[in-house]
Amino acid sequence: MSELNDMTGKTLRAFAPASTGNVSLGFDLLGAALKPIDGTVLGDEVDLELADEFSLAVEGAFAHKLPADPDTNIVTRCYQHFVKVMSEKGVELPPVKMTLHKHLPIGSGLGSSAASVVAALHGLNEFYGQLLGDVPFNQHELLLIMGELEGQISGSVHYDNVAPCYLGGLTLMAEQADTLALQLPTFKHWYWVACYSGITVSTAAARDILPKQVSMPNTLKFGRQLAVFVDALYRQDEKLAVNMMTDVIAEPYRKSLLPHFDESREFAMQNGAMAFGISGSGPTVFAVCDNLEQAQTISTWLQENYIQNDTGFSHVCQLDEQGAVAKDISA
Ligand SMILES: Nc1ncnc2c1ncn2[C@@H]1O[C@H](COP(=O)(O)OP(=O)(O)O)[C@@H](O)[C@H]1O
Ligand SMILES: N[C@@H](CCOP(=O)(O)O)C(=O)O
Repeated sequence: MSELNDMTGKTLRAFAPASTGNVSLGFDLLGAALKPIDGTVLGDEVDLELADEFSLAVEGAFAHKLPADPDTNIVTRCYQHFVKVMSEKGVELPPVKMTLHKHLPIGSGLGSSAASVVAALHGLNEFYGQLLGDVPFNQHELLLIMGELEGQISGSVHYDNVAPCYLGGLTLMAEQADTLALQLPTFKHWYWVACYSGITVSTAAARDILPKQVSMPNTLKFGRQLAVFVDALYRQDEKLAVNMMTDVIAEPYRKSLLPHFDESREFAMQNGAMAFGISGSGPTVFAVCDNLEQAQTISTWLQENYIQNDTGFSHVCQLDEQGAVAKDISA
């Protein structure tokens, strides 16, 4: 231990933002990190400090919605996985006390489990990186681990939440051995209204209701939309890009789980939205606008008409270009 840097009394806080998976046209392949324009913290935070033994405390608005046993929390599994892989490499890491600030609702379509996974693993990598003098895992290696851990919870390995959450911006999954995700150009003036209705939709259940096969016409439309959308982003052709933002894979089946979805789309599209869809597996919905006033009108309407209970919320967001961050918060 003598060659380790002294981390006694240091506390590191990692933040990982909310994310929207699929973006309608890219089921499991496209995702974006979101950040409310009013400064609201929309994401999970994980604090880390050295301790005699590992422990996890859970705080925050949605802490009570998680199972009480910390061993079932994905953050504990992240820690166990991280130290196991390091141990296999011959590096025994000293334990940490972790505190999860659970700000994101569970089963919301805002990448809640992904945000916990990303904040935990990014935090562990940065914390032990400071202790060891260099981060144990590079960005690619860490993203691979994030996908694996997120897959344990959602029923399948999909990177469309963990990749944007970790890297920031709008990401397209390449899933190649050396390139997992690509960061795409964006329209900087777009506003993304994100409204969580307050009900819970389990990602695994929302995946189970999808048909196992996709028809030939829908397969062709899906491929065309994704290819043309990416081209439109590179050429900054906004009209063409928004025309591609429809969902032929999941929305037709999943919208039955979302009360008031059709009326919400109708209101949004009649009031300036360029696109409207389900965020991830729902129940959060999103609307894309190029005008702040219209985005605020849609956000207010959704707040009054889409939200089902007092845990719901609506935010006007822009893309979070930064992704996960970590900072020293030692007293
Ligand atoms: N830190 C965590 N954050 C979110 N969910 C967690 C966490 N730890 C364990 N879980 C469990 O993982 C599951 C996440 O469900 P899922 O529908 O995938 O949520 P989301 O789509 O919001 O990520 C829930 O059963 C929840 O209890
Ligand atoms: N591509 C996934 C995205 C799930 O996102 P979540 O935020 O609902 O976990 C899917 O559509 O199943």
